[in-house]
Amino acid sequence: MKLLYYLLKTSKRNFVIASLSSVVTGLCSTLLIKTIHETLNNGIEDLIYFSLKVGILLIAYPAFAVLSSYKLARLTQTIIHNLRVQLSTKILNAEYSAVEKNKERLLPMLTHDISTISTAINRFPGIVTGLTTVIGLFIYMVWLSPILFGFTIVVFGLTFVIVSLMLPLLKKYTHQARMKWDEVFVELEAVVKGIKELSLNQKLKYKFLDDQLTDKSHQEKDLKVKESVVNSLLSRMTDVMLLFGIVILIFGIYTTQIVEFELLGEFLLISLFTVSPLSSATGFLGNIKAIEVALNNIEEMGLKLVGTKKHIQKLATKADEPGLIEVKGATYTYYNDTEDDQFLLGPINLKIKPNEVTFIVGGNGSGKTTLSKLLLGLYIPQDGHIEYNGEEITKDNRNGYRDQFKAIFDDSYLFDKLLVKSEDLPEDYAEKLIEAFRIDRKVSIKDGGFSTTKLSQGQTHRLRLISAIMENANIYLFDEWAANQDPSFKQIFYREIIPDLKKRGKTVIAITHDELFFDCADRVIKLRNGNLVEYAKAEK
Ligand SMILES: Nc1ncnc2c1ncn2[C@@H]1O[C@H](COP(=O)(O)OP(=O)(O)OP(=O)(O)O)[C@@H](O)[C@H]1O
Repeated sequence: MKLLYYLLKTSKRNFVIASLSSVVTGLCSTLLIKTIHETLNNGIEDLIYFSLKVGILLIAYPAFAVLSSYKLARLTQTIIHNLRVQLSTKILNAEYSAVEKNKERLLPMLTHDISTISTAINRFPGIVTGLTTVIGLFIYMVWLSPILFGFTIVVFGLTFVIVSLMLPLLKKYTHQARMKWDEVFVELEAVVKGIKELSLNQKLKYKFLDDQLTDKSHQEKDLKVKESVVNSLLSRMTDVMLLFGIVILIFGIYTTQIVEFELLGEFLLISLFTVSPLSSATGFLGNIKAIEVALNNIEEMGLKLVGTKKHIQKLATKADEPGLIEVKGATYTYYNDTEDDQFLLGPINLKIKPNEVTFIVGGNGSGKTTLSKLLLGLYIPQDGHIEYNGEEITKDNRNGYRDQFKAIFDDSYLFDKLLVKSEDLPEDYAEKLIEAFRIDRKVSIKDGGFSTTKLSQGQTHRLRLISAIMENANIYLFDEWAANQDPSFKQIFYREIIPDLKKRGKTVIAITHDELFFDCADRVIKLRNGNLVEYAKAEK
């Protein structure tokens, strides 16, 4: 049903044209079969009429078949395209903390589930054409013998009931195999991401391969085999039931003489043409179950596919210069598996004034990054709230609030294009920064982006900073930006970049352990076990 809904929603016009041309294709093939069948029985009475009729049918059949396939292919490929774009939009619009929690499930979903849906939808045009042929043949079969057709329908009805009874089993295996795939995917990712560690230690490598990857992959394989067996049982059920029906029919007619044997022969010949499309359609039910599992998986993550809208939120207050951030009694808890494992940040009460440079310090695990994500609006306070220039941040303006920031974490993604270049910076500003950070022999500005992003970790991090500065923002947040940089680059960061941002009217928030440079801040705030413990003014 969902598939039909997507087909109609995507393009009613294409769907109607495709369906009509499928019906005409089915009619043409039925007429062809009927004509051949009649000619075999009665010979050719009028050669010109016969040639004309067969000629037209032979042209119309492929023409309408191609038209139907073309329209359905356009439709199905549009659905697949929409699915990809809608899903990505949904992920980007979804609640950040929810997406962060399910991060490892996102990639398998974007690849595996979309590919499952694509494979299934790609079979759809063939199924539609096949089924319309069957409808045409059914009409012809009713005309040949209503009694025999009634019997055929009973046989198909029985097949349908048996198939329906088997569908839950298929869905169970499809679902279990899909869930197992998530686990296999995590291990496959570990092969790529952990290649250094695994290559350096043979014991670890073979333990990982045997206990982790092979074990999970075996389980997934077994579930996939079960799924395939049930699936092929479904497909073969139609053939088996039809053959079974033929035996019963021959036996029944032999004993009752309800219709002539000659008519039975004709009828069976025609009904044989329905076996292949019906068996494909039954097999397609398996694909529909796979689509259902894939869509449920997507929706389970809170990413329902309908109603994706691009909507730009704005703050009600003036947003062309930094505003006052006020955190009022905000808390955030990570609800991990065990209670001991939970971490509570806050309640935090904090003011960050416009154009101020604030350093956040504290020990490892004290909650600095969590507080940053709260300040950025990525995490929503579970208690309390944040105000920006007195305007409370809610779901209706949160994206507008987030637009005020540019943030760099150690795992920030570096886009190779400067997406929104600031207009108030001189043309050669980026080049100057590239030179100052000594990556000018590697990178240059090209076509509004960087010529390359294939750099060392330290170089990449410096390029992230350049990119953030070039893309204008009111507030900059740096999470331990200077942690792994050479002293000379630390010096540039603290003594040149931060003062320059301040001079340009920006607000700067930096998480840091570099006590040597605390004098660069207007104030330093300290976190311990998720609470602000010190509100010290930095010494100048
Ligand atoms: N995504 C998460 N899910 C669950 N718990 C988390 C998550 N991120 C952080 N934590 C936990 O929250 C606590 C605070 O982490 P946070 O990263 O905010 O600390 P931090 O002060 O930035 O630490 P560091 O200096 O080591 O970067 C830690 O105990 C950490 O284990």
